[in-house]
Amino acid sequence: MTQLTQSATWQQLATHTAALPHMRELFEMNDQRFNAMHLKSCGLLLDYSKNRVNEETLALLFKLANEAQLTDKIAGMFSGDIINNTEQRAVLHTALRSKASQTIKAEGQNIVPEVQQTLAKMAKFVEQVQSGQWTGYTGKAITDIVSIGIGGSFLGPKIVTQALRPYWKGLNCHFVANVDATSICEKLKGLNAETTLFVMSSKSFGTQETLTNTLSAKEWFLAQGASQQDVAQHFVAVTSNVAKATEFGMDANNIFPMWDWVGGRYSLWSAIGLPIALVIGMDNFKELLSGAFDMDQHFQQAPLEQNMPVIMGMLSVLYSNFHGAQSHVILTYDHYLRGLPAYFQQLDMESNGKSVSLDGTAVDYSTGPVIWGGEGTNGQHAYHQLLHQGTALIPADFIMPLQSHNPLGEHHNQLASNCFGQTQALMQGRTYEEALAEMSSSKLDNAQKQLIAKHKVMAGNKPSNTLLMDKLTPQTLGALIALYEHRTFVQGVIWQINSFDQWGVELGKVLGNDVLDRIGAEHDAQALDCSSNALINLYRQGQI
Ligand SMILES: O=P(O)(O)OC[C@H]1O[C@](O)(CO)[C@@H](O)[C@@H]1O
Repeated sequence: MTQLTQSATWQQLATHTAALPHMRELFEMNDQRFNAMHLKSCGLLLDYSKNRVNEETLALLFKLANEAQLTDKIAGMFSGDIINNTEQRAVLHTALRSKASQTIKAEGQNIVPEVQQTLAKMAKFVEQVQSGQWTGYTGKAITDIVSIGIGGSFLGPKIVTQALRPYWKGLNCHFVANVDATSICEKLKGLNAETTLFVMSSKSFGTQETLTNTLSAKEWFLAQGASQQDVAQHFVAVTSNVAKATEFGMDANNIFPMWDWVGGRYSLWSAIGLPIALVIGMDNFKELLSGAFDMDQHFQQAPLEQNMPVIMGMLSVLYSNFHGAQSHVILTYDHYLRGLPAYFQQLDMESNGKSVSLDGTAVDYSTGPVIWGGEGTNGQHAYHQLLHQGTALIPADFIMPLQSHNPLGEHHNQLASNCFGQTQALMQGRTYEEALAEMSSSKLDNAQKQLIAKHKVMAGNKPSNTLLMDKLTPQTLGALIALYEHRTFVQGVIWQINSFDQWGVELGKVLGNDVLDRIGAEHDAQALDCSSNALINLYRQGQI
């Protein structure tokens, strides 16, 4: 047993949670439960009353947080401590949305000036492109942006531009990530090379998919009639590896810097967000940063008991470690936010999918859950059955703006009623007696009614958070994403893991490159396991 699971607080939580009444009772016992268990901050309202907690549970969770020195750890991250211990790096994505007047040091050097310089470079470029001052090789204004990148160099820009569609200023945006040629071929169909700008984003400038896609984009561009000297007007790069980018042929003036103290999955606030700024404009991009800054301030200043990321992070620890929950579902009741679950999936799973603690000791407790989800109300016709009546406990986050960008008749009333109805059904469930009573007018005989009633029982006591905002804007979206970044951080602190490296993705890349060599070899593969040999050789044959 590790020190954490042996701790008195951990043991108290285990005993306490097992004895807690059903949420139905908790609500019946206290009609002020919502008033006691909701928070407003940074344009967001968090209703966490539909959770398996009472005041004692929360007190024990905050005790666990204090024993993990959470407040000091928060301060340490913001002040540039080397908390990514395996890569010996600070974790300072928060500096990307800091104010110009701030001083934030990474390895003894104030990084705020270069952050501001990069924002200024972005703003100038965005203005040139949006105004038509920056033209393609035939003198035409740019109409389409093609962003090439993967992982943290792709998903943030993709999801944010999708979420902020009402704020687009005129440019179209397309995202190429997968090395599957279908991705780039489909995206380039119908584009005009004369008016297309490629933004190649790669922190390392060494990711196979991104390099291959960029080469193919360049070949496409030249095949459309452009020449080599026209490349500079149509290709810009975002990277921390400027040498490799210039070696690749990128014009040094068209390279936007990134830094080692920004993790890929935390990087949309940097020049990785250039596609966002090109599409929604720099003012709106700065609103996005401002929303995240507000959440940073809240996270650093609010007492744990009034701290939104802390409460959400500790509730997730509660379900992972004291209720055996292996996954967590994110349900966005807003079509513009349909991609957000995938973004939070990458953010959380690449951060907390770890099984050794900071000092390399194997953990004896669960860490990062599987994060998944989708848009409401679609999920109600897909996987909510399992949420309501399955054997797995899956805590849920419901996210919904109160006002739609597209008010139309009864639509938003119905969307909201579904959202709130689902959280209510998950919490209260349906008893056998209620199910039987609902069939009182049915023509079925009693035996049938009793059988169906058993199948209609819903255990309830299924926890959910509800996050509301007045409207989905760059500011509220920035605050929402920063909220989940810090929620992820809180869990990592409790689990004593490094949330900021990703060694688990290295082996697949190495073995993949070895397979690539064997696919191109003179002879069939024999040296690997018989399954891998067979798969490679079937591929070489091109038929099963
Ligand atoms: O920005 P790069 O260096 O191309 O890396 C792309 C992605 O690959 C990873 O390194 C591994 O998935 C991510 O952390 C990163 O966001």
